[in-house]
Amino acid sequence: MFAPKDRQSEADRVSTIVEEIKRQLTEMTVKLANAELETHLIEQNYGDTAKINTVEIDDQMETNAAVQQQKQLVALSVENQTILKHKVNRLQRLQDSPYFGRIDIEDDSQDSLYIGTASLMTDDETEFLIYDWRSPIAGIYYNGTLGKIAYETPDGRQETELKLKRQFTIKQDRITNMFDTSETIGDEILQQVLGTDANVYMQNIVATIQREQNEIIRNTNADVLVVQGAAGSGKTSAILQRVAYLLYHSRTQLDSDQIIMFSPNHLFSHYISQVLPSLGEKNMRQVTLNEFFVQRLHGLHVEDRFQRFEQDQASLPESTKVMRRYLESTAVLEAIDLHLQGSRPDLYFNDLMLAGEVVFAVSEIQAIYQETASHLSLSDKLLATKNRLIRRLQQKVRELAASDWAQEQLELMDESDYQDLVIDHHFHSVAAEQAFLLKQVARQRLYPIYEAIYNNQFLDIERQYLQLLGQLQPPKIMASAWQSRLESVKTRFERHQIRLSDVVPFLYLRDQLTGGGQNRQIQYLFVDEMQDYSAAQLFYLHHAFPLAKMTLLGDYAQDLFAGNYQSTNIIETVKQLFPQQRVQIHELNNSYRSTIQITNFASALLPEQPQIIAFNRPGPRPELLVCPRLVDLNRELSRSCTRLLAKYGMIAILTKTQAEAEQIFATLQVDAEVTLMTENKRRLNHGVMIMPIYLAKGLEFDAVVGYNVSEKSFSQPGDHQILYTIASRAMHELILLSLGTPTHIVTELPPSLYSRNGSSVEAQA
Ligand SMILES: Nc1ncnc2c1ncn2[C@@H]1O[C@H](COP(=O)(O)OP(=O)(O)OP(=O)(O)O)[C@@H](O)[C@H]1O
Repeated sequence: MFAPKDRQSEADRVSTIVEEIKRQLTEMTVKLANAELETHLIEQNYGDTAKINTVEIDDQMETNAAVQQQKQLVALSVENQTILKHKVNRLQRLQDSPYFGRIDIEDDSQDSLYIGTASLMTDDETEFLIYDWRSPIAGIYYNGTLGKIAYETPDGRQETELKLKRQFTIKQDRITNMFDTSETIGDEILQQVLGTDANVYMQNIVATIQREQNEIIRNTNADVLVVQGAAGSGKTSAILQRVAYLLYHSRTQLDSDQIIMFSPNHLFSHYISQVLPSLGEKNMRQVTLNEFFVQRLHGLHVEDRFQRFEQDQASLPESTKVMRRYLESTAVLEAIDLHLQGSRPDLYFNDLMLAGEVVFAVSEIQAIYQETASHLSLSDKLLATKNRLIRRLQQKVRELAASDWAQEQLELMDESDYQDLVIDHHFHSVAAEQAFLLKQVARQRLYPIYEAIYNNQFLDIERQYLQLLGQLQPPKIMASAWQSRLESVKTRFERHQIRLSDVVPFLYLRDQLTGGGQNRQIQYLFVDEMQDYSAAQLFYLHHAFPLAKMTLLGDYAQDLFAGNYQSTNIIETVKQLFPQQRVQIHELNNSYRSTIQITNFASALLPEQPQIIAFNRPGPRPELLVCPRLVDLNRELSRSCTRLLAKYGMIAILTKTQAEAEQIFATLQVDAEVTLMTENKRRLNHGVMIMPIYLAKGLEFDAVVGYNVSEKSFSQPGDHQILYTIASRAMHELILLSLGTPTHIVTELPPSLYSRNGSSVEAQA
């Protein structure tokens, strides 16, 4: 309990700080408006200058110089505007809720430091009124227990005494909640935060980061940081705050464009899209694995994980499982390295064609390749071939520029195309301008060939891959089975298709041959739901972003895609994958998303009982509703949804497959907005959302209805994980419907964990 004078002095401080924020905000807003006006005036002036486009060469040169100067002015003015905008945004964010924590430390004197989502200084910049949660000293708020403590600063380790740690909830300049705590961030505020309703956007957790999450957020020395965490343990939250932390600490060397996150699906990308902006940071790049492969395999239709999962539900023969295990392991990548290091493979080339005509024939490319120095490595020989082709192409450009065709094109050129070509150029004579334009015309015509050479399309990589497969002798696979798979890869190539399990070996072979495929700009790579990646895929990501530090997070218990054909210990896999790197492993066992009843039920669904500690937030027991006929099931589904909608804003019906989701969408009758989620939908909605579980990865809803958990649908080895993932999406309530006999995975659970058809299972027993 707080003495009234304590409460009053905290309330007074909030008022004073909010007043100061408002004052600074008014000042900055005026400055920003002035800066915007200035940019507008310069731009207007720039437009006028650019319009003075004359035929006289001297005038034209003068115009160009003026244009350059104006451009620089615009750039400077825009930069100033950006800085001011940033400040205004920061103050706006602080205005509503200036801070959430206070620590009192004592060195020579006693200091009270207040922690918020951004820092605030006095006008003369001599004193911090609020410390950014990412500053070194703020680390104490998350880590320190009362008493002597140490914290890291840029100048080394500092020691101090922590006398007080206080938490606040401040809404619109009023303290609505205030607690003192002696250890890590106490339960009271967390209880409050976790009890709220689901949102279409994930929220930041900076006010209540837990100690073990803080270690992940502030880790700067691991090359590969692996986070294994139970469903709802805050893995995604921790890494998003980690991105904000990294951006803050490497402000001058790291830009959000140098961070890439592999996310499980588009809904998820949208769901997390507001966390970084709410902390004043720009979002990192986001990509799904499928998008990444599609970008790299231009022209081939790539089988995606979702399609494959759907097909696996219908049939997954043993021979397919064995092939996948091999093609998705690093053994296949090692075999490629050996294949390229040993006696050199024959190389196959493609004609380079333009509008139906051969520009470079296979024979010519072959001859160039043969002429390259024999001591060079394969990739260097190909690079030399590529350079030679580009030189020959330049000669072809010159020839084309001198042709009648180019002359004709020039005469037909309209004014705007002409302007596009000459802008930013000045010529000493009309003849020089003419020569320049002819060359541009020829260059544009042959540009597709340049691109094809640049992208190594002269190499017939598909044939190369088939040749590789033909030479591999994978263990535990019969030669005849391997041969027929090779045939099916060939048929797919003819239809411009590639199976998911072939993608990584195919890309890796191409990269190793051409020496390409590596992006050295990216400094940090994040993979969410790492358990859905094969060892070969993770290895390939490291190969594709060789300078990036990796953060891999996931939960082996939520392995949806591979659970039916292999069980791997993802942590061991990662350790073996990156023996040269500093790999650090963190486990998160406290689960925050769901009520204690849902978390305990979900954990019990797993065959190997994991160590999951439920957050103590009570709610109703999960309910199993068994319906004898389909009409009963559908009626029960509508009834359950209606009941849940009376209490909650966002509920989801989760199915195993897309087909089931579509069927429910066609029949569900409720008085609310109902949305069928598909792979291409990008945002969550209020009301009822229907989707297959793989689209709900990483998401959460107030209540979940798991559709048809019958023994018929859930009896395979990987089904434990699917059910666990479904159950753990629910925050407050979980209902499972079954048509006929329910899955043994549920009925074998201790009866105390759920109720069945409205009464407790214990009572029924
Ligand atoms: N320290 C925290 N303070 C407040 N809320 C938290 C905290 N940690 C996690 N949460 C909340 O718990 C829920 C689950 O978090 P998150 O989605 O990050 O977990 P996850 O481990 O990625 O889950 P999953 O693997 O099941 O997708 C979210 O609502 C998140 O806001």
